[in-house]
Amino acid sequence: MHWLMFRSCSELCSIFSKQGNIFPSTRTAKMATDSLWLTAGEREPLLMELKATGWVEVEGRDALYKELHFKTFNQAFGFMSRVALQAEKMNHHPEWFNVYNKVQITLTTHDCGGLSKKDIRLAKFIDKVALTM
Ligand SMILES: C[C@H](O)[C@H](O)[C@H]1CNC2=NC(N)=NC(=O)C2=N1
Repeated sequence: MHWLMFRSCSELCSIFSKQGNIFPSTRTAKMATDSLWLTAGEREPLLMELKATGWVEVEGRDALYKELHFKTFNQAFGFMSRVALQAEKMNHHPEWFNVYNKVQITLTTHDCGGLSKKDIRLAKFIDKVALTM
């Protein structure tokens, strides 16, 4: 029961990986997400780095959010196309919203109900692409 007290996927995951999975029969299916989990130690410095580039933690949800502004719709859509191709490659898809030159992005990992290494990787990719637009 005590595990309900843990706030994020990464906290739960680091406990599972120390103790071994408490559901042994699901071990194989869970392997894919195990490797994505952020340990409590990894999480803070990575979030600090992303917050410095404009990402914010979403209230009430283990997710990251950023709003990007471009000069034109074409630039915004070009940016989204590049991110979409990368997202498909990573099999990791943003929640996002676009109006004209504005793109709002929320990153979280649905498969584990919180932030994972894939969100960090995609956030860094997004920042890199945005710099080139
Ligand atoms: C079945 C498929 O692999 C999953 O639904 C993938 C697809 N894209 C995803 N995107 C995100 N953001 N989180 C996920 O957990 C996720 N899972």
